[in-house]
Amino acid sequence: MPRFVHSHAFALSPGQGSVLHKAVPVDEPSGADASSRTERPTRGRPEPEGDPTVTDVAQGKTATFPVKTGMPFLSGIHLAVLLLLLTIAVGMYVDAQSEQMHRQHLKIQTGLERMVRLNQSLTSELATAVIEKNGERAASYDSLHGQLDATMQEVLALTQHMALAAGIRALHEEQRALRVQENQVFALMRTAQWDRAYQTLLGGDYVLALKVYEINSTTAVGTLMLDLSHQSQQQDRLRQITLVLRIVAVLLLLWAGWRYSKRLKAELAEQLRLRWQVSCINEALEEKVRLRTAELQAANQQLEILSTTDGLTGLANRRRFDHYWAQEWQRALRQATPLAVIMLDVDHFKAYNDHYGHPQGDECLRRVGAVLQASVRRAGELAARYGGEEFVVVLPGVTPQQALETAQGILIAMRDEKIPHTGSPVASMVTLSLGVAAGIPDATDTQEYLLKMADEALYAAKHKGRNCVEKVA
Ligand SMILES: Nc1nc2c(ncn2[C@@H]2O[C@H](COP(=O)(O)OP(=O)(O)OP(=O)(O)O)[C@@H](O)[C@H]2O)c(=O)[nH]1
Repeated sequence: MPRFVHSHAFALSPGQGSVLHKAVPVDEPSGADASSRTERPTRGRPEPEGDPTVTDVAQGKTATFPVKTGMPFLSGIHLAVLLLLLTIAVGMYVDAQSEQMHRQHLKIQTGLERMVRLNQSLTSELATAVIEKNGERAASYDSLHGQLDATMQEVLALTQHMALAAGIRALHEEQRALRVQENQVFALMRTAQWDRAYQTLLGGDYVLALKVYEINSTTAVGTLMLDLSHQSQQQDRLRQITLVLRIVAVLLLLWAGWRYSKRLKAELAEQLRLRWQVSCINEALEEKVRLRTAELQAANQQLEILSTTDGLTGLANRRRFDHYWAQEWQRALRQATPLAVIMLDVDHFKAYNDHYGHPQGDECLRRVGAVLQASVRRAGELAARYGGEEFVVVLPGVTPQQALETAQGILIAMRDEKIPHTGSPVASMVTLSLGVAAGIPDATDTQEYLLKMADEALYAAKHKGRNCVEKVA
């Protein structure tokens, strides 16, 4: 069965902010198959970019997950920003051009109007002089003429690259023609030919040329206005285009922002899902560990019981007795309290085995164990199998008399069991011999001292004829 990483705890690699896909098997058989499985992207998903990983903490293995790191909306943002910058630049350029154009048109218009005014002043001054026959009335003619010429040059320079330039040059020519006639009038005035001067100035040619000049000036202003409106229209169109592009850029930005927030939300949801998954896995793992720990503790306890229990009788075994005895001895020594021990042995047990067989002998030992177990009722008392058919009973805190009574109680309880023992020369039933030793441990004694005494008492009981209790004072 393949095992998946989401059945264990995960550790996300640092810097992993992208979407992680489904878990992939990580502990399947090693080799090309396993490695290819960890590297293969999840079906239906795009190829992974980057190399974010998920670590299986329980197994210490790492699996690579397909991750979406491409950001198509970024190009949208770039495009939008580029478009915005472009439209801003174009807008600024158009505004600057428009302002410059208006300024230029204003200058040209002012120049043209000034030309008409100056020309009218010139004619009026000359006409006044001729009508009044007073040449001095045309004193400012030269100055006005100089101003008119300068204004004409200025307008010519301003309209140099415009369609209007031809019209202005034509005006200039007309103005020159007028000057020629005016100069003739001046010459007539100097020789006091006032009538001829009058005829030249107010006769048909000059007046007509003057009228044409004025009409052409007005037409030039009209053309200028037309040109201005034409250019304004072009700039307005450009402005409209930039406005549309700006709207497009803003819409693009909004779209990219929407995509970005959608992506962020998806990533957040994915991260939350992964965290939730990881926490579930951790919980499951912890639960598993808790269960395993409890099982282990139970097994250890069982092991402890088994290692300290005699398998045949269910009493404490020799190992447990040795440990317990050392402990009780030390406690009695420390607290100067009495401690007693009974050593007992089944009488003629070899004969029992020989007569009833070994399995029956085992059963007999089991019943002896049950008798002993029933005899130790107070806290701290312990019955143990000492070895073979020999048993021992530890009685902490009892007087020698109480220990003796307990031993006699065991003797009677065993007799009451009435286990037949036809091969025994002592009685027709199974009997015990018991040796009791009791006292308050002395620091000069070893912990084997009381045991040795009890063993001696047991020997004495055997020697005395068995089926009895002997004690050491
Ligand atoms: N069935 C059985 N017999 C055991 C076990 N352990 C020791 N024995 C037997 O117990 C017998 C002890 O015999 P002996 O030491 O001669 O002592 P006894 O026959 O009881 O004689 P006394 O102790 O002098 O009364 C031996 O035959 C052992 O084989 C056991 O676990 N099961």
